[in-house]
Amino acid sequence: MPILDAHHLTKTYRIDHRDITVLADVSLSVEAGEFIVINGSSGSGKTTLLTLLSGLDQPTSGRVFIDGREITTARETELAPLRNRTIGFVFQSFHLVPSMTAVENIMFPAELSGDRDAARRAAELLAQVGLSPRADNLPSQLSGGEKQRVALCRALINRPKLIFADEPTGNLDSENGRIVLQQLIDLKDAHGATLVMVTHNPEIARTADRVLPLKDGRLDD
Ligand SMILES: Nc1ncnc2c1ncn2[C@@H]1O[C@H](COP(=O)(O)OP(=O)(O)OP(=O)(O)O)[C@@H](O)[C@H]1O
Repeated sequence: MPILDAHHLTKTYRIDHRDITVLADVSLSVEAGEFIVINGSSGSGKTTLLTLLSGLDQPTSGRVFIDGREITTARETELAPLRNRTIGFVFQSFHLVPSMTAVENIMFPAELSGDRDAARRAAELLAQVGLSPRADNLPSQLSGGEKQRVALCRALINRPKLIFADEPTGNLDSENGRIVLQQLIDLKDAHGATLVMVTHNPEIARTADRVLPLKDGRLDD
C-alpha cells in the first residue's frame, strides 16, 4: 500500500465570478521510503499541491489517502493528530516560536502528543545536526541555516512516516542549503521516512528517487 495516494486532484479558486484552476486532475502515488521532488516554474501549483497532499487545505475535487486513510473527508479532530504524529513539515521560512529556545521548539510537538522522552530525543536530534551547543539559544540568536536545522529536528521528533518540505533551502545560501538538505536526507533515512519536497533546484532534483514536474497545474507524464 502506498504511504501517499492522490486521485484526480483539482483546485479551483473563484475570483471576481471567474473560476481559476490552479491544479487540474493531478494523481500520484508514493511508496514508503521514497524521496520525491515536485518541481515546476513559479506559479505552476507546487505549493498548492503540497497543501492538499498534507491536508492543510481541501481540494475542490479528488481524494487524498495517507497510510490508507482518506484525509479529504476527515474531520479537523481526526486531522490534528495525523498532522502531529504521522506527518512532519519543513517550510521555506522556519516558523520557529521566537520565545522558545532551540531545544524547546524541537520538544514542542512531542510534548503535545504526551511523549515523556521529549527532552532526551530533542537533545539527540540536536546532536545529530551538530547543534548541541545551541540548545538553549533563542531563534533570534541563530543563523538561517541553524534555524532550518532546528526546524528539521522539530519535524522529525515524532518519527513521522511522511515528511513534506516546501523549498526548505529556499532562504539559505547554497553552502547552507547543501548542509540542510544532506541532514534532511540523513534524518529521513535514519527514520525510514518518506520525503515529498517542493523545489525548483535542479541539483536537489537529481538526488531524488523520482521527480514529478508540474506545468500549469498538471503533472507532465
Ligand atoms: N488563495 C488563492 N487564491 C487565488 N489564487 C491562488 C491562491 N493561492 C494560490 N493561487 C494561485 O495559484 C497558482 C499556483 O500557486 P502556487 O503557490 O501553488 O505556485 P508555486 O508553483 O508554488 O509557485 P512558487 O514557485 O512561486 O512558490 C498561482 O497562479 C497563484 O497565484
